[in-house]
Amino acid sequence: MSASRRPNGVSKPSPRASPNTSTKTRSTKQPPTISDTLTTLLHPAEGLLLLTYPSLLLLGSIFSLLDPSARAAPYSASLQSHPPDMAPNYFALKKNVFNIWFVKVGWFWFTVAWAVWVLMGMGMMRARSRAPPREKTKARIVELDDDEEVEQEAEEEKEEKDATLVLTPQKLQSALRWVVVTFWWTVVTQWCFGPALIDRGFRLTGGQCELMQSDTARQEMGDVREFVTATACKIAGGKWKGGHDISGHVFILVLGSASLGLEVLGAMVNDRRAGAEEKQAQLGRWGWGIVVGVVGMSWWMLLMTAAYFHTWFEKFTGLSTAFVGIAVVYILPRILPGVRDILGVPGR
Ligand SMILES: CCCCCCCCCCCCCCCC(=O)SCCNC(=O)CCNC(=O)[C@H](O)C(C)(C)COP(=O)(O)O
Ligand SMILES: Nc1ncnc2c1ncn2[C@@H]1O[C@H](COP(=O)(O)O)[C@@H](OP(=O)(O)O)[C@H]1O
Repeated sequence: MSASRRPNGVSKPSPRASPNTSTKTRSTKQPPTISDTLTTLLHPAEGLLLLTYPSLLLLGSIFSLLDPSARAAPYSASLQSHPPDMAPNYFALKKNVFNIWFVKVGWFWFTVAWAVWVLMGMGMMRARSRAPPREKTKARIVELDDDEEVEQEAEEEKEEKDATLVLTPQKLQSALRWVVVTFWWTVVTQWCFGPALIDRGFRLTGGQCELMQSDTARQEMGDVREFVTATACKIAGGKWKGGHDISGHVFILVLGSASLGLEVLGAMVNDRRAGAEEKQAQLGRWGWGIVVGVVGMSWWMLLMTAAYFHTWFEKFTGLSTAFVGIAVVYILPRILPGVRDILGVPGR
């Protein structure tokens, strides 16, 4: 394996060496192993990010089995939660402020974070990776007088601002990936040429809306004891009962935060152009702040959903449905060149 020296003396694989070289070297002698294939598809850091999701779900579910207050509280399958007056803690309440202001309008937050990242984080990374390496810059600054130093800083600042506004193919492809991911979120949770996939799945598996509370509404409905969407059912005071209800919370939290995470992480680990290793410390502060905030909050809420809401199987189907979207947008382009030409791969 060829290697290049970093300024700090640490050996680093050369841009083309890993992971592809190991696969090529092997392929002349023996077929690539599963691990070779996986590392060609995903950088280990990206794999680790995706592994976080089943781990969080597992952790939350195990916590709820071990936590005495969660075990003591009865669980209502029709509410998909513990009844509010017996909830083991604040996060087990549907009305908790993070659920109302973050998850219930989650796509808004993911979109804002994505837009900030594309405009500020990604733009600045591109500008900085074109700038001279830090060591050289430092050496030059020693020779410059104060005025020149200020001038140079102003120039660098201007370059960063310009990069925010420039429309690059990478930014366009990231926006296109957002469109596809948003399309998947829409058809699964909001509308799919009629009821969303979650609602259709629920109905197909024998679920229906039962009007329990309102006599008037029940009379108005007559013999038709069902509405076609969970929202319409709940608004009418009914209970969405019987079928398999994919966890919408698990779905939206995994899809939104994993795609956002892969955008940023991918740009950090896959970009092998000269000077690119400098960029981790150089991302725009806004880009970083909002992405870390939104992903962090998603992880916390996912843990809470895992601990206090839904059954194991509903959480598993929420995770799988989100991973289908992630696979199409982030894995498929690495396998099919035609798809790669359109959607691109973050950082490549
Ligand atoms: C690079 C991309 C650039 C794109 C354009 C940039 C514009 C930035 C400006 C910001 C505008 C934001 C526009 C976002 C559009 C929206 O999505 S707004 C809608 C917000 N609504 C939601 O997020 C609803 C989320 N909720 C659900 O999906 C469901 O409620 C649920 C959580 C899955 C489950 O619901 P239950 O009732 O609990 O079952
Ligand atoms: N982390 C969380 N915090 C609060 N409520 C949650 C939650 N995860 C799921 N829920 C609630 O559990 C129910 C099922 O969620 P979902 O199917 O979206 O995963 C929803 O109730 P409501 O629809 O009555 O608000 C949702 O608000």
